[in-house]
Amino acid sequence: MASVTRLLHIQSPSCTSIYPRRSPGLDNSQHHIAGGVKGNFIHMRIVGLTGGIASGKSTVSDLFRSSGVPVVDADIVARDVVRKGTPGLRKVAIAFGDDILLENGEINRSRLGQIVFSDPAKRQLLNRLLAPHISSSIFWEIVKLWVKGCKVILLDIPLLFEAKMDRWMDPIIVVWINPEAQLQRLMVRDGISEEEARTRLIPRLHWTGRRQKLTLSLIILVQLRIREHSFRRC
Ligand SMILES: CC(C)(COP(=O)(O)OP(=O)(O)OC[C@H]1O[C@@H](n2cnc3c(N)ncnc32)[C@H](O)[C@@H]1O)[C@@H](O)C(=O)NCCC(=O)NCCS
Ligand SMILES: Nc1ncnc2c1ncn2[C@@H]1O[C@H](COP(=O)(O)OP(=O)(O)OP(=O)(O)O)[C@@H](O)[C@H]1O
Repeated sequence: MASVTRLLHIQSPSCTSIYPRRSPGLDNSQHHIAGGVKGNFIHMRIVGLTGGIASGKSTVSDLFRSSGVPVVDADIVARDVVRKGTPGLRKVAIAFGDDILLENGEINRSRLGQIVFSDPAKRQLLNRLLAPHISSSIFWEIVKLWVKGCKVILLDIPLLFEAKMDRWMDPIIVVWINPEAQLQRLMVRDGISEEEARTRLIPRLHWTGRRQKLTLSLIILVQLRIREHSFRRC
């Protein structure tokens, strides 16, 4: 999997501290030239990964992870901001009622999913309530990785364009599959009916209008790797 990082022109995806290390024979200015705070900051690349539900984003992010690239997963962040006792969960419970809570006070994801995936207005409401929490958590995750001195990270975020985060990322990888295959994968993975799966195939901002933002070589690479992955699974 070194090919992913090689294609991105990344020499070493691993993280090293940005704080200058004391070593004999180098004064502070030399530490900076040798890769101190400024150099690491400038060279941190954020690769964006997006695509529809069950398109295969996690499969692609695993390829990066296995190359040593740290991954920030927006779905995990989105779960953290509605944990029991968080301001995010309080806002959602006020807006959607206690019906979306389990008996133990945690969020009933499947119930909330049924509500928002079948009603665009409610989905927008949920997005509006959670977006500030999700964005700020993602920001702090990125800062933590920057402090560690990471040269490249991957941000896996389904609503990348909707959240207007594309301007911070280069390159951007869109994972795309044929909608019928996507439907099948979703039904099998989540064990849901075709009717329910269809409600989750939400029309998204049109990728092709943003083609200039995408890196063709990476899309091809990802398709090839996914195909290779499929062969390995057979
Ligand atoms: C509605 C919720 C409770 C359903 O939870 P569930 O565990 O069933 O699904 P999960 O969170 O794993 O999401 C699965 C996939 O659904 C799609 N999806 C999730 N939320 C949205 C949304 N608001 N709009 C469009 N697609 C979405 C994404 O492709 C995501 O990868 C949950 O998705 C949620 O809280 N969504 C709102 C937060 C959000 O915007 N998440 C996306 C991260 S940017
Ligand atoms: N190349 C492939 N061939 C066959 N099945 C695949 C392939 N890639 C992924 N899958 C399967 O498709 C399903 C969806 O993939 P995955 O979970 O990676 O999608 P995702 O985009 O991360 O989903 P979500 O949007 O829900 O987070 C999974 O069951 C996965 O095992």
